[in-house]
Amino acid sequence: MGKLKIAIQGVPGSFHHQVALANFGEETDILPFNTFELVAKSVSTGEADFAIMAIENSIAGAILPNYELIDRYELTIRDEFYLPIAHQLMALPGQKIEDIREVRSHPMAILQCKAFFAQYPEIQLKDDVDTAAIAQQIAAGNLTGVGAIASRIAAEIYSLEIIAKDIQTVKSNFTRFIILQKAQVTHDFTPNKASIKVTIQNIKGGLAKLLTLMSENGLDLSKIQSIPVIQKPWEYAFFMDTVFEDYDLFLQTMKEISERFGEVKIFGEYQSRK
Ligand SMILES: O=C(O)C(=O)C[C@]1(C(=O)O)C=C[C@@H](O)C=C1
Repeated sequence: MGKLKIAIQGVPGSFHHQVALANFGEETDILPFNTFELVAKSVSTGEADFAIMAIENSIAGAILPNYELIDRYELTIRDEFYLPIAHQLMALPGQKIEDIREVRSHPMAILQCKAFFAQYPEIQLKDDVDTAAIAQQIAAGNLTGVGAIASRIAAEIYSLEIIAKDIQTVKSNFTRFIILQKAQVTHDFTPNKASIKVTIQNIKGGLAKLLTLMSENGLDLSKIQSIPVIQKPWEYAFFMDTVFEDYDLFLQTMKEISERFGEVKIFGEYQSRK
């Protein structure tokens, strides 16, 4: 059997790459992509066996477009992974913070460091594809005056110097990643967490009643996010993550929700890693 192919957004040294190594070890083929859309597509076409996708961060919040990608490409969530995230400001060796005119990084990384850069209004912040890719570009192009926000590992790989450490707004910062595959997962364990989408018919008090049913059946809601139903302006579907002890009761509740409230799509049943 050949090596597993793991799709990630980013290059070596990116946070996605770190999650790929932690989950699947060193003996895989990493397929790097510039966008989450291409990551999702690669799993749906079978080019990659699995994908790693950031879904939410404890400072910056949800990456909403990624929910839509999982839905549209019909992907299955097989697992989750929480990575502690520490951001470093890095540049060519010898550069000082006064020399930096522009800092580039992944938009989620920039959002996590807003408070730090509020002290340096003269530094321009620019969204780019990936944290580590910028570190790579600075090194390859010998770019002065440009900084990257990326991990300590990226600074080591691309031989950059860290000029400000741990610049995320709060020290304790986590990104939750999900591991995706195309086919349904057959598990050899009993799941205690699920990610679902419910498209609720617009009935009065519908969401309140649905949440009450979940709570009465022991389904603890760990996340809820509304996303627009694009075919029907101003109607919303709800993405929810729920944690439970009784798997059979979870399945029964899903059936009841689909009968009483609207369509239910289960994106994945897995084990909570929190
Ligand atoms: O740019 C990277 O290194 C990534 O892996 C992307 C990403 C993200 O998409 O949120 C991953 C973790 C951090 O929250 C910042 C950026």
